Amino acid sequence: ACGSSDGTGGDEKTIVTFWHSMGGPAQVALDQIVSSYNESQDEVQVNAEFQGTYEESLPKFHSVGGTEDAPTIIQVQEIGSMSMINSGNIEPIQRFIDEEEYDMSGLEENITNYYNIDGQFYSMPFNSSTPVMYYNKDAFEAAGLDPEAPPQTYEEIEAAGQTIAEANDGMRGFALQAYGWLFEELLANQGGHLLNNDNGRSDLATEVAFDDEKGRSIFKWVERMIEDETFMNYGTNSDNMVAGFLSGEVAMFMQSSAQSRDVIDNAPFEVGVGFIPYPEQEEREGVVIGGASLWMSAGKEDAEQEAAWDFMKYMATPEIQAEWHVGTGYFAINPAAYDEQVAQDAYVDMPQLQTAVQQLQATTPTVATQGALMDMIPEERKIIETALESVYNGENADAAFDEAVNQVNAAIEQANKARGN
Ligand SMILES: O=P(O)(O)OC[C@H](O)CO
Repeated sequence: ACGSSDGTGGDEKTIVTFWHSMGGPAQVALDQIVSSYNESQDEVQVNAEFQGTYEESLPKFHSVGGTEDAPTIIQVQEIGSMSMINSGNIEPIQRFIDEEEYDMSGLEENITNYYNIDGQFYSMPFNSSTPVMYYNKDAFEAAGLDPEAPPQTYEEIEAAGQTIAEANDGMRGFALQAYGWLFEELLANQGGHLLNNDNGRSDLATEVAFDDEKGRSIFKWVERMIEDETFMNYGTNSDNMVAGFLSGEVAMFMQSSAQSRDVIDNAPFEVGVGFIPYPEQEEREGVVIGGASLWMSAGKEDAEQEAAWDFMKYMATPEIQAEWHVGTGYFAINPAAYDEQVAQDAYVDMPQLQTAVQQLQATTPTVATQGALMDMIPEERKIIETALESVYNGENADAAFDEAVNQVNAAIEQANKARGN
């Protein structure tokens, strides 16, 4: 079979090509896991290939999907799920689950809730994350704030930001990357839906559901912090934001738990990790699963697909998930991993790794926290990002928010029309 063996003769191995988007410490951790899989058996050789960011690799997949150039497995960010299903070029993993009655119930419920679409698993969860709030404990202490009690609400963040700015020369309070994912998470955390029709899960979404006070509150919060000069603007650039936090330019920021090791390992001060905030007039509902899952190409030889499935199962084992969790800050999709010695040992030095897990486990399972499904969500993110950036650059928050709502509605209409709905 073309492309499915290494052609070295003798005991030919089945080759699995695995496209991923893990850079930095996560790439190191991933390469190690792939090597250990390859060494653990003689029949399958997984070749892991970095294909750029999630945003870069998905269009690459679509351009080769269904051809022999398609990888066996591709890692796709959560919001790429509908576009993968609609492509027709994937083999739903439900087929393999059914064939061997593989038990998915051992995996974290919040995670399987996200990936269970109409009772089917199309992809295998692997690297799941949610945002957390990182904060500089030393700066909290210097400002007379309790480093063990990070602010919980927007209002508490504003107040802490003011105290920190006064006590730490030149330091700003809070940074929010203009990143649509963070907006979606802040919305869900106060019980807000992104899209109508139950976040696009009971029926195809026809308009936004965030055009209310919950959605608006995020823009207004940022505007207040800009006005009192406690907000630090890094635009859409996450690397600059992390660098700014590490160099003491800003005391708090929100980002994926996947950044945990990077931040903890590189900070010259004590890093605190807290839950993401909510407005004081709302209740905390929790977070939506982010990160990515593993998709299998349709149309590959049976042996290659079976090999890919074997590798996916390996990736979900408690041992591997424990290693992955402590090496990055991603969740263990298999919660048995948290009891593994490697996780228990890591928590002694880095108790911060446990915050994301606690935040996920404290999440109320609702439509809001199950997250939205629609193939146009990547576009929604871009619209929100442009709108947030305009607020960072001085635009009125209400005006920017209203404009974003209109634009996302237009994009939803367009997407539905293109599909003939
Ligand atoms: O950076 P990650 O892997 O935590 O993913 C964040 C978002 O969920 C991607 O859509």
